[in-house]
Amino acid sequence: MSGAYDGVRVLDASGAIAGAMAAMYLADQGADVVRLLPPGRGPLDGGPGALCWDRNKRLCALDRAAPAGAAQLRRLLAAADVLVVDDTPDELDRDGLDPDGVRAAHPDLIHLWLPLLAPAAPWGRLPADPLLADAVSSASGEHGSYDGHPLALVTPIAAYGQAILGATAVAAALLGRDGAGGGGAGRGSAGRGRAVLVSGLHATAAMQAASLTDAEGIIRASQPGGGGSSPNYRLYRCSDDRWLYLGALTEPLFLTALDVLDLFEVLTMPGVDGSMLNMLRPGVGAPVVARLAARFAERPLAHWERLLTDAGVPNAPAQTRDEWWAGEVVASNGMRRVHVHPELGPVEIPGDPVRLSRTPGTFFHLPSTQAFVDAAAVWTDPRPAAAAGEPAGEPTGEPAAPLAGLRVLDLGSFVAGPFGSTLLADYGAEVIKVEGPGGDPYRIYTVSFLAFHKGQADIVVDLKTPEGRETFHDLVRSADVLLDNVRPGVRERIGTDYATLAAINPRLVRGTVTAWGTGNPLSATPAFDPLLQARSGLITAQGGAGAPCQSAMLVHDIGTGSLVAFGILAALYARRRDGLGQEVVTTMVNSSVMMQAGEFVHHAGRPAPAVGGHEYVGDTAVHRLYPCKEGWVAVAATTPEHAAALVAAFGEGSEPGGGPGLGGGSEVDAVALLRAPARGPAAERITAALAGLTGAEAAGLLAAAGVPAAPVLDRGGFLTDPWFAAAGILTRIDEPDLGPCTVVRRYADWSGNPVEITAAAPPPGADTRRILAGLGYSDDRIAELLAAGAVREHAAP
Ligand SMILES: CC(C)(COP(=O)(O)OP(=O)(O)OC[C@H]1O[C@@H](n2cnc3c(N)ncnc32)[C@H](O)[C@@H]1OP(=O)(O)O)[C@@H](O)C(=O)NCCC(=O)NCCSC(=O)C(=O)O
Repeated sequence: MSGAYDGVRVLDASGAIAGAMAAMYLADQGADVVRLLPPGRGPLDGGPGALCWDRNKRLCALDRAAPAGAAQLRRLLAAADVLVVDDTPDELDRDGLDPDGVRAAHPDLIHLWLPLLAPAAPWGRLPADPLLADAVSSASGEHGSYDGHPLALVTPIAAYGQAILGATAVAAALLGRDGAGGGGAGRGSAGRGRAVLVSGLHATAAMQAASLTDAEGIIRASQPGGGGSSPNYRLYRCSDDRWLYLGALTEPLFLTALDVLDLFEVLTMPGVDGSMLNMLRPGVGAPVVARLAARFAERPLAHWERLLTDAGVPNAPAQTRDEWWAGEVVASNGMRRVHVHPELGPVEIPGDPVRLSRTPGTFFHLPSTQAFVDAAAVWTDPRPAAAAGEPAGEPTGEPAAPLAGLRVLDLGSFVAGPFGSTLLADYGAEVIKVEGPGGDPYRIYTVSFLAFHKGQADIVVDLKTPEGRETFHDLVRSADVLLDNVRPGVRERIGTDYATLAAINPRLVRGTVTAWGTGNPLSATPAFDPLLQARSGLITAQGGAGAPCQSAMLVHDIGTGSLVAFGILAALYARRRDGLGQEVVTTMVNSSVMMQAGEFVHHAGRPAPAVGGHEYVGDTAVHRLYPCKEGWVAVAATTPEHAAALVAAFGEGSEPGGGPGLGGGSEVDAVALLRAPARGPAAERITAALAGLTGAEAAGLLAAAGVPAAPVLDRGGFLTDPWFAAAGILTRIDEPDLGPCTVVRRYADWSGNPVEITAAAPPPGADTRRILAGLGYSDDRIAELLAAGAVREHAAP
């Protein structure tokens, strides 16, 4: 068995990054992926990143608009297990690839649709331009710049996030269709094909799930700022002008950092009152930041890096992408692969980010002219028994949730592991959070904790006691999956390493997340998301020649959690064949490479990836963010028609905003505008023309004139935007302590029976008794375990 998805056929009819990369994840795990390209399009016409996301695929030239091509497409659809598309709704309708139409003709097919913008929103028919998606999703508005205005993102993070979420949803849908492979209670479902929608807005909502969770009275950092939100968790400039990210996310870590900095006195500053969380209150954090900034400015980066690291405080230098790529951490994780391309010579591309111990999926080739095959010759042979294993059963009305019947144990903390369980719960699995007596330290961030644990069950088991461990082993026997993101060494200490667990339950799939992987100097050090942003070059690329700019999105936590969820689902699919589980390993390093996958492709002559500036608003005068009298607007003209429409809207005489117009009327060279710099005379004229409008008015007016445009929403705008409510991106949950909370509803929309999680996050030990009773433990036995402190339960108030 070489790959988990051996024999699974994927038709990749995508046009942009997200679809191609979702299919890549399946190809990496052995799926037979056929990528359709319009005739005349070369394998690398999609840019250097295609070397990564079209690897391990066969390429087919196919003209969907021509009768012969359309007939061939229909034949391929009938032979495929999965179709991946990422076009706009109009384009799908035109080509007969809309979910309803395709599913009606091919009820067993999984239709994965990855539009950048959610089709239900008014901007669903806008072009798939990251500038627009980042604007409406609040990614730009919340990406703090140093003077508080929105930033255009230079890395297509939404598309990368969407790709791995999409792959994960397909992986769940395949299990739902083909059965998850018997063994425990109620495995599999009678599900057949599905239509699954994962938009770029699902991805940005995932990466902002913590900040989009909202409850009355919740305090958030008042000024995001380009360097980070609070004194304990932000960038500081050192005396050698290099930047260091201080990642003291918890109070104990912050106290240690203050010790290193000899700055305990900040705890007595006004409003701090000895509590780190108070520094999030308006006006309280800024003077503390100033004190820490002054201290960091006294010594060079290496000095602080050494002291903080020796004291166990997570920290990282802001590096360039090149430094990260060339360093030993990326290499030791197998993420820098060198291949000889038949046309380009040596190329470097990201490696496999998810490693399955038993089914590694070893096949590897790059997209080149040699990867083309004739569409007529594809899938003409009888269907392989891809779905061998448990029979899918006949459809019985609406299919069950894709992962119904699967039990997942999550021993992780913070976000990078738990987001994997968040996804598995979203797809219908039963998730049990297993906490030690100390509990998950992330619980101090109450709303964020809710975001990643809603609807889960909770048991407290002390794995450092013999009875606790014995009880835990019984729990492991009942489970399909276990995952965590603890530090290296912890697993062996508490007996949760794969070798120990596999001896107890050979069917178990174990997901293992670490920060830095093994065998490199960082392996033993703790990590949080922004440290990866700093080391990987993400924030240096965004800041350009200016100060580095942190993303407020949990790019790597969500990336890593999604990667491990995908690997787990692939391993469950492989388990259907022989009933055996395996270990799935991924790292935050792997995620940091995949979340800049295209940027990390290297070959001779490749154009340099985009670089921002710490006040970066876009790349041309007609493709950038503009301030309005209230709010901002994203203008995304990329064709001569768009530019001409912009001139018509704002040319001399029209002046809809009451401003001076572009000037020159018909004399304005629309095509030249497409190349006009983002800051210059043309941009100034557009700024003046928009100055009399609000962001929403400007967006409406431009869109009506035929210029792609959207309002730039901030967090508040996103939370209250009626279209997001209509698109079902958010929902409400009643939390016993916090009251009604707004939360991100789910990370994929499904045809048929979607899971609707309405329960809050559990307190520690909320389900201890129920879970143990389910394992067959008597009341007396449970009482003994409680008395011995081997397990704990939540005392009802
Ligand atoms: C996230 C961490 C910094 C958290 O560090 P810690 O709080 O110190 O936890 P550790 O993982 O190191 O270890 C957990 C400790 O709890 C103990 N432990 C755990 N479970 C149990 C049970 N059930 N019973 C008894 N003891 C237990 C375990 O033995 C360890 O103690 P000892 O035996 O005494 O050692 C680290 O786990 C880490 O770097 N993980 C890898 C990277 C990662 O996932 N980072 C979080 C990203 S999320 C993020 O960035 C964000 O939230 O933002």
